Amino acid sequence: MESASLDFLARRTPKQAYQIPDTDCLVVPESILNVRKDTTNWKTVTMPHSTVDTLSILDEVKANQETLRSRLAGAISEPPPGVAESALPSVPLIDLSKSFSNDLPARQEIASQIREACTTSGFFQISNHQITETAINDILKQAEHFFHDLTPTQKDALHIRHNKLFRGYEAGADTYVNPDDNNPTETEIETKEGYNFGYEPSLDPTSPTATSYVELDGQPPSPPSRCNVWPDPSLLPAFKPAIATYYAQILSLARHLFRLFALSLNLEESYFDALTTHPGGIGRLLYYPPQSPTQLAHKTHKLGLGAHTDYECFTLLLSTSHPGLEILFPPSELTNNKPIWRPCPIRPGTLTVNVADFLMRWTNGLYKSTIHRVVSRPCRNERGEMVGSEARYSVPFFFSINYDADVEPLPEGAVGVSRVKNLRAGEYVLERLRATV
Ligand SMILES: O=C(O)CCC(=O)C(=O)O
Ligand SMILES: [Fe+2]
Repeated sequence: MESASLDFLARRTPKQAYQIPDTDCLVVPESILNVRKDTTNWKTVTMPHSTVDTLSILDEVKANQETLRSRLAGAISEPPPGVAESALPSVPLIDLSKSFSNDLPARQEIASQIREACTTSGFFQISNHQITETAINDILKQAEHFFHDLTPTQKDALHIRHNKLFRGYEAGADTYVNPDDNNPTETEIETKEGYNFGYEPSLDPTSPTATSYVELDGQPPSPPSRCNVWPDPSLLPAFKPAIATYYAQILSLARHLFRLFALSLNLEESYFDALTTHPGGIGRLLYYPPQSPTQLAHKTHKLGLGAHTDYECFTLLLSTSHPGLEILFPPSELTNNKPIWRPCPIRPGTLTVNVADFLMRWTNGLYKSTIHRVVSRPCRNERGEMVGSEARYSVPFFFSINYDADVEPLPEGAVGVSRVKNLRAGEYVLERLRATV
């Protein structure tokens, strides 16, 4: 075995204070990248090419889990004594205004900010994104109605177990986004409740190829178990209209962002356009119930959603202004070489964007898919009394390319020689979803 030349890492933008040696930043499961990390000295070593050629999707999912496990090992939640919070990594804010202009250099400037974020933290927040306040308020209001106004029986009728594509309602113990958490005692069950929906032609009325949409498994959507499941309109009349309005806007923003991602990779701006004509776009309503001081007694935190990376190309996350989302930044000298959980900043009016695994593997690890989780933490009020955590609602939108598209490696000039097997996005995402139950 010899040292792998991770040439794509050499093109990274200059290191910031918190960053660590390049090889330690590698977040692609090593067996996927045809390299394996020696966990004692973090050296990367080449594996024979035959290994990657024969790696099945299931092997890849397994390798992903191993990498998740090793990256979580020894994680800390507080900076070491004497280290200021401000010295630690955070999530950059990118103002998208200029990205909507007709001026290519202005768009390129935003693209380079995106590249900087994607090659370092893998997370950024966006302002002036053109999603309307009405669309945002309405979908968050409908999330509240869904989780509080439907009875357990009405929610159960929409349960994901009736659906082959994980659409519909799920509660804390039904899925574990980190499969290692899927063996909880009663008190460790995740607190989240969710409702999942995906692309359907009626949600993308302006696309000429919307009706060509195929599902995660490559088949056209078909009722009753291979399509979206909507609550009865007589129970929640404004629900589907609010989802449809938000979906149309977020889809358009995701396509716009993909053009900026193309520019950020020094590709033609339209590079991904033909691949996102009827794309995978899974939306989720999530509710994390408040936790009382008693529920949080003696706990540093209660898990809302386990530590994970997302599966698709990138995620656009809307949430209420309640804390909970935490991001795992890689080890650095400042953290005594331990990975550290940092809260995602609360910046009202912004959306949070993070690179997900499919784009990470497609870019040969250049763009980082970063581990994150949602937790409820006890806190003190201004009188110093322990109070519980408030409820949090969020709406992630997981954006993929067309599930029927044959995925070619990205140009070598952009990301180096591809070291991953070509997979269709749908088959990859479906296998990741299957691992959560
Ligand atoms: O609820 C959140 O803030 C994050 C949700 C998330 O990470 C996910 O659903 O993948
Ligand atoms: Fe996530």
